[in-house]
Amino acid sequence: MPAPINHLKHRLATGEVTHGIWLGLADPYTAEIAATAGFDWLLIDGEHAPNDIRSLSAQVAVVAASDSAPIIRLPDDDPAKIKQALDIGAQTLLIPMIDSADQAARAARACRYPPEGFRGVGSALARASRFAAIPDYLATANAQICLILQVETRAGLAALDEIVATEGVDGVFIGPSDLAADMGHLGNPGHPEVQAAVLDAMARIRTAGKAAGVLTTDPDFIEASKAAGANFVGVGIDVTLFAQTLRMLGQRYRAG
Ligand SMILES: O=C(O)C(=O)C[C@H](O)[C@@H](O)CO
Repeated sequence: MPAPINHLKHRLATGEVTHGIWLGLADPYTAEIAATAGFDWLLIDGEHAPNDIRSLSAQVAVVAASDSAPIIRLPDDDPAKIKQALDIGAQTLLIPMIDSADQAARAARACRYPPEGFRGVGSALARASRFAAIPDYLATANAQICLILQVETRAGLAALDEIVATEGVDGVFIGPSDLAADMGHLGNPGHPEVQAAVLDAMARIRTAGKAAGVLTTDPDFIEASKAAGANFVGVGIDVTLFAQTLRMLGQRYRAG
């Protein structure tokens, strides 16, 4: 019995366009609600949301039980955090702030057991192997790992072709907010210079045969990104959807 098949990995590899949302509410109950919405994937944010390994684990479990694929975004490329995320059962990771091919290669190796990489072996304790109920997990896990790296600086864009070509990297996501900040347009990911850089990167990533990702809530830029090649498309964030809807309702019925 092998490691679970990572259908999202294989769908992205074919170039299929997939859509998902960011989960920042850091709770399995709201993650379970999001998992009823029918997205291809749900990204559990360990970078900007108040998640820890236990909350990540609980959210991975509820999303994995749905038709949406769970993804964990880690706060950085620390191999120890990669190991923990994989051990709790994530098979698709998003890792932020990748600026070089060396960094990309290290992250790719941190996701795989030897000899392809240096992921620590603890599957006997791990949800990933269903607590050793999957006897062939160690031998089959590497093939089901999907690693998507975030490029979100000018330095990263300068190294994009080498990062994309790195063995073990399944896709590259361009972070519009951080890229805008690095380009001198802090708080303005919709700036024409930023959007042009994102669209150019989408085309370059797809031309290289890898998944190309972006997150934007602008419907026009969603379509422009897909036209440029994006196939890992974040279209919303649970926190902002929740907050904006409540504020709109509150505004409508506020006393006085
Ligand atoms: O830089 C970006 O844009 C991203 O990486 C996505 C943000 O982190 C996300 O939290 C929305 O602001």
